[in-house]
Amino acid sequence: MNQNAHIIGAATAFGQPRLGVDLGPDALRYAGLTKMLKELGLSVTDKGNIKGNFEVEAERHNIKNDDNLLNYDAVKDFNTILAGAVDASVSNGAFPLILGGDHSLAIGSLAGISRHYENLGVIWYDAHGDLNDSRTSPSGNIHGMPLGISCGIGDADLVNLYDAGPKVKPENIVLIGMRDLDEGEKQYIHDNDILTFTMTDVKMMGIAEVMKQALDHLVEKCDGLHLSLDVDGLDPMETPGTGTPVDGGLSLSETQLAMSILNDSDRITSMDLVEVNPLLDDGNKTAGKAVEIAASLFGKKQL
Ligand SMILES: NC(=[NH2+])NCCC[C@H](N)C(=O)O
Ligand SMILES: [Mn+2]
Ligand SMILES: [Mn+2]
Repeated sequence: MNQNAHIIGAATAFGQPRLGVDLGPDALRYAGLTKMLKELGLSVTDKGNIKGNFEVEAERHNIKNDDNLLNYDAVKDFNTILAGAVDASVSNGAFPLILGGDHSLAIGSLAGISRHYENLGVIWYDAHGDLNDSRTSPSGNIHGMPLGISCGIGDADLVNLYDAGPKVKPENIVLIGMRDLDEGEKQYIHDNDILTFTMTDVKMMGIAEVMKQALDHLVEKCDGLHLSLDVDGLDPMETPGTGTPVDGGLSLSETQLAMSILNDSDRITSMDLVEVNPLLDDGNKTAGKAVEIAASLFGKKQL
């Protein structure tokens, strides 16, 4: 794997109604992210945080547009800036490690990364598919839409953000850990034949077999592989500090195994680590687990 990491703090909470997830990047830093990556031998550059002006943010937070999209203008502006930063890191030969922030940041991270690949593969490790648009969304929260937007569904300005057109093809996506899909998302998965491993699949097959099949699906056809990891993919007993927890999730040890299989593949080229909200957490425990997850991805071994 690329040993030159750029940490990009995406300090946004615009994709959902609860403040605090914008503090996620700093919570991950305080939990020792950089030190851990350096101990693994990586060269790490922390590019600092991209964030909204707080006054503007407080004022703009929780405004819905005519399409029922929450903080629409703020999400668009934020992701345009983020896409530029991520694009620059990839251009400089680095592995962008984007720290969230809520998952709406994947609109910008995928826009910035996809410029560099013909067939970007995406592993979406999450309780949720994040495949809604304004019609199928139960909430209007854009953090439930970034993967759909990246595939070209929903609001045209968000779909065409940074570069015109979709950034990811449905056949290059694998969903892992799914257990809270809305009806419209289920329909989209069926219609587009997206390779999906629900939690039931994970429990039936084991996470090692799931990861093997996920990689088999992607490695030949994809020239880059992005991992978008939402900490609510894990069980809330492991990662309580997150805004939309769903019971019955992956354990830390399953996730460490999944990450070490990805490390062995030597194919991951970028990562989002999202939805850590220290204001909902129990003593920064969730950020600590997230750092362990990143450690396994970057090659930390138990022996
Ligand atoms: N990135 C997340 N945590 N997404 C949660 C989305 C929840 C729900 N499906 C919605 O669209 O509102
Ligand atoms: Mn989620
Ligand atoms: Mn998510």
